[in-house]
Amino acid sequence: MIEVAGLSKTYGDFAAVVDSTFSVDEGEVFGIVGPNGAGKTTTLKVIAGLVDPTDGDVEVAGFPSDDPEMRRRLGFLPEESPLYEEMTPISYLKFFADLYDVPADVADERIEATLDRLELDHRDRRLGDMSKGMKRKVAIARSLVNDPDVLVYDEPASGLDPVTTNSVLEFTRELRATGKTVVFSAHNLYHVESVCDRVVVMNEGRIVARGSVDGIRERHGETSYRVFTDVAPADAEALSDLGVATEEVGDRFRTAVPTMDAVEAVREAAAAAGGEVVDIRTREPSLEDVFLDIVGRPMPGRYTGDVAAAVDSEAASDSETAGDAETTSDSKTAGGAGTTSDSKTAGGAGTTSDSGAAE
Ligand SMILES: Nc1ncnc2c1ncn2[C@@H]1O[C@H](COP(=O)(O)OP(=O)(O)OP(=O)(O)O)[C@@H](O)[C@H]1O
Repeated sequence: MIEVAGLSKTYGDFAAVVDSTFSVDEGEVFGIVGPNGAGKTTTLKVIAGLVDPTDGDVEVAGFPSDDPEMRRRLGFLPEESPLYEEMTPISYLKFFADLYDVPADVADERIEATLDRLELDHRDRRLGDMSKGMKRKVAIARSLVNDPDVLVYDEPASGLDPVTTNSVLEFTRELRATGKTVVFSAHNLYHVESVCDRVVVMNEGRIVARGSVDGIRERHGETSYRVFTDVAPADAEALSDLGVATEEVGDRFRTAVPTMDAVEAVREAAAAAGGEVVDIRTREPSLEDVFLDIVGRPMPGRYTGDVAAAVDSEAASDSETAGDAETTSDSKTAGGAGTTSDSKTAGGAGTTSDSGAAE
């Protein structure tokens, strides 16, 4: 549905986007993720026909991005949505529907349905008096007045409160369910992870990773293990040579290790101290870890106080660190021990289905 081939955009001497190639399938939600200045907005604006590329080709639904027909089929949500402050949502949306020659009765029905779905209250309020979240919803509704096949959203949920963020992300999922194609940018990885079928990671104008979120995680991230023992492992020096460190967590000791060989070393060290391994948990890399690996710095704007934080704190109730991507449901067996329903254990350690919880 969207073909981007060899796209480059320079401003003077500065290369904002360099030789970018990707395609977005019909009915897909596609994410462009990257730090500030990576070239996400520039890429989206070229797709939407708002910025001319310096080099390369972009096609949307078979039309080049400067073709007026392409614009009829596309809805664009800019990062900042300037709205006409004196208008109400309804008058504003009708105004845009009119620009697209949408018949009035069709426009009325479409606008009401979209605002109902987005749960926008106070529809007779001036836009200038609306909250940021309400304005964002109106801007999203504006992107849909012409019933486009393709939606290009720049940071659709950035800076919104958790409830509104959730509602926008859920809405994006619904757009996919109705057959729309959505490409959106985000610097918050939770937004990407929770919604996108595939992503490209951009850094300094270039695509540095691509694929499904899980695929990127597999290719670029490394699984690590957390070994829980009932005593502090002996020979701390040897363990620290392996690059691992032990922490006391409640009445147990947790040693984070990168390999199964190191797991064995911890097991031996625990035995030498007269104890044993009671649990081993697999820690899958989060997209955040992977991003750090690829780009060499953490995601900017991984702000707390939004859905990400809520999810993290939920995870924290089942693991010791908020923000961890530690998994129990599909964690791998270590040491061939019997497994339990929710987490798998090693070395015959008799752990239960919620093993490792609340350390
Ligand atoms: N009109 C312009 N003139 C000059 N430089 C520009 C222009 N537009 C963008 N740039 C530069 O191009 C680079 C990429 O900008 P872009 O807005 O595409 O990044 P982004 O990934 O969307 O960043 P952010 O997450 O901060 O919005 C930045 O260094 C930006 O300063």
